[in-house]
Amino acid sequence: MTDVDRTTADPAATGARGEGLDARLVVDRGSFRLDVTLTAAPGDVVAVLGPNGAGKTTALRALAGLVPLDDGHLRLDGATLDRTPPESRPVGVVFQDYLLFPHLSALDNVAFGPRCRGASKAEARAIAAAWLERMNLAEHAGAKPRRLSGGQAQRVALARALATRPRLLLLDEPLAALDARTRLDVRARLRRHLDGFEAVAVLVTHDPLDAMVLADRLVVIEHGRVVQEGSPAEIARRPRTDYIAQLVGLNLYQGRADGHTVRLDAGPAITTTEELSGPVFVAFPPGAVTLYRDRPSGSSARNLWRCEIAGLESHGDQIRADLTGELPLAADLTTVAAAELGLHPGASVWATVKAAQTHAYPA
Ligand SMILES: Nc1ncnc2c1ncn2[C@@H]1O[C@H](COP(=O)(O)OP(=O)(O)OP(=O)(O)O)[C@@H](O)[C@H]1O
Repeated sequence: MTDVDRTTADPAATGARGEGLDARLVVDRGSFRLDVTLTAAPGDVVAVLGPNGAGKTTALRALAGLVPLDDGHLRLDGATLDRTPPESRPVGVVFQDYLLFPHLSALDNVAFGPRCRGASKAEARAIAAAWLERMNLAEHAGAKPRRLSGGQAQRVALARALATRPRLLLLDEPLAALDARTRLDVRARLRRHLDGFEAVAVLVTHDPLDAMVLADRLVVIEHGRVVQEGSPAEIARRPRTDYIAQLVGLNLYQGRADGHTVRLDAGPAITTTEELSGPVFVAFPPGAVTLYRDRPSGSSARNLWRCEIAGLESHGDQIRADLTGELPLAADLTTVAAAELGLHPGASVWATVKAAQTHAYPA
């Protein structure tokens, strides 16, 4: 399942006069090759999402100019940047651990960017003060980074990147360094700042929630390639790889449709409400699965499979059962239901899914 899903991609691309980002990033690193195309119009927030080792950081570093391109191109607002050194690119970067200068105050950290781009000390400090004000950090202007909370340090890093008025803002796992509680608050604030940002923002993350909340468009990469791109809703609804299906919490299968029946490439058939023909995906959430110890007689479900419990784990206030057998699948049930059914690894069960709870779409 490596075909790029271009049919669902937002045709955002670059603006009418070549504004925005237009890049094909090719980087060779021994046995690993990154080859991804990224386009975005000014105002777009694009999240690059992928598993460990997919090439997200390499892509971000290539955009920043920290890794040279072996092939492809990089244009920003019509200007070719392939050979422009990092410090001369109109690009602002917020690194995962913020990389604030420990010996400088928040104000001087933010003033650093404008100063490097030729502003006088007074000008740079005035610009920095205005950014700190915008970020609600005015009272921390004199504080050194070690006195700032994680969320404050993140905003200083964001202010530092924005103070140079970049045409491309890069964010590397922007919330990874924060604890769960701070994350919620910082994620919401960051979303507001990105909403107000008029140029292109690209963020790299392996957290689907960060990607869905912060970005207008997701580009999913696996093994150095784009495997799917589109709006968060589109991707959540129509995942096209096992990694994405897992990310959005769906069971996903590939097969061939003939009317309401989809014969799976590996396994049984699934009855769906959609009427399709040819290669398709079928997806359904683990919550749509009902488990029985004995073969249900009165059930109206057309989809009935004999399975075995491979594993059980807590999943929020639910139990997630991992099933093997006729159809490998994940099923969610309440703790009470799991206890009543006497589920344990190795137990054999019957699994049903109503056709109405499946979703089939062309592959
Ligand atoms: N400096 C390097 N030299 C050689 N190979 C590298 C180098 N940096 C990264 N790689 C390889 O490139 C591939 C992509 O790595 P990259 O760090 O871009 O992935 P990632 O998606 O950011 O992963 P993670 O989420 O784990 O940070 C990996 O196979 C990695 O081993």
